[in-house]
Amino acid sequence: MPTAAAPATRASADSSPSPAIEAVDLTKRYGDFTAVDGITFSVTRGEAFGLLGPNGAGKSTTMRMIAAVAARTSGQMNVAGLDPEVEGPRVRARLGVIPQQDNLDEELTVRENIIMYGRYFGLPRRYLLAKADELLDFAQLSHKASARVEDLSGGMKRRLTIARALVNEPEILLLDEPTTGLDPQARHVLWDRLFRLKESGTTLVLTTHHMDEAEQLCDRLVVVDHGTIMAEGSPAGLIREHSTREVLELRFGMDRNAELAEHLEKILGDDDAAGFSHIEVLPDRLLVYAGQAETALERIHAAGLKPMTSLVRRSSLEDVFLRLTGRSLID
Ligand SMILES: Nc1ncnc2c1ncn2[C@@H]1O[C@H](COP(=O)(O)OP(=O)(O)OP(=O)(O)O)[C@@H](O)[C@H]1O
Repeated sequence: MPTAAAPATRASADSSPSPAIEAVDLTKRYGDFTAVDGITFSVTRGEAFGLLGPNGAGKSTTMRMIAAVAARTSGQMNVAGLDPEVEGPRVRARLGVIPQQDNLDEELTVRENIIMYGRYFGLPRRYLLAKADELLDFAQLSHKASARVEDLSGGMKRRLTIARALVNEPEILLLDEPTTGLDPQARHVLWDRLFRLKESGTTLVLTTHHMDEAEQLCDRLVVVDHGTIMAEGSPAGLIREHSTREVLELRFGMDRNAELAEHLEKILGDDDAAGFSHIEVLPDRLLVYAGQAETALERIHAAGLKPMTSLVRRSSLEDVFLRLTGRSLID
């Protein structure tokens, strides 16, 4: 795989200690409906920051306010030292925006898409010709430079959208659900490119409802639901704080999960060795939260219970979300 260096951004040149983004009590209402309900967060320069939450949580709305394309109803916001509401064009010039849906020009070639986008920023053609080559190399699309966009795979289109968003050397990259809809291999290629950008000092702000994406990419994240922040921390810190080290997934096959959960709580409740915490009842399975899930399984077998299937795994951000909201991230 080519190892093109991340393209230049303005990030590393800026040694200011002020946050990349600061939101205080940020609120957005549509009529009577509150989409973003007084959220407060701060993004440090150079970090990868995530908004993790289910559909409708208010993530895209928050991104639109950061990107100076939606006005806030109340609260304060500062992006790269500027108020997006007052200095929208200056804020937009310092951002790279990757929307949820690719909005590439299907009529143009891959290279022309980058050049045309750069023209919107008033960048000179001579600069753009060289910049497009650099960005195509980074996005692993040099071999597709003259292809039409409609001939690209979904993963390639996503990489082109990111390459295009880098044309103005932004210091902050906003990515709304960057890999939703891509196959696993395409997601990994994209994660690798984003990781390189982060390594080069670009601030990444992304929304996702994929916990694995948040775990892979984010230094820190907020868990959002119904327009509010439920928790904040690093992926590992959130798991430590809100879940056990391990989870035992059990399927018993019949519709007795709630009743079985009570029984299991009695079996495991006083067992220090298993480090039992609690049980979540899902329609198709039980999730037993325990520091030592294998030990918990041994105790369950010893009590004469025989699950149809059992699986021991590490806790994930999905477990954190379930603990905080009682719901799964992907409904
Ligand atoms: N222009 C609008 N007018 C009215 N309601 C809106 C508007 N835009 C968004 N909403 C509502 O605000 C809520 C938050 O939407 P938002 O798109 O920010 O959520 P999200 O977390 O990004 O979810 P998704 O991943 O589905 O985009 C949703 O209930 C949505 O229907």
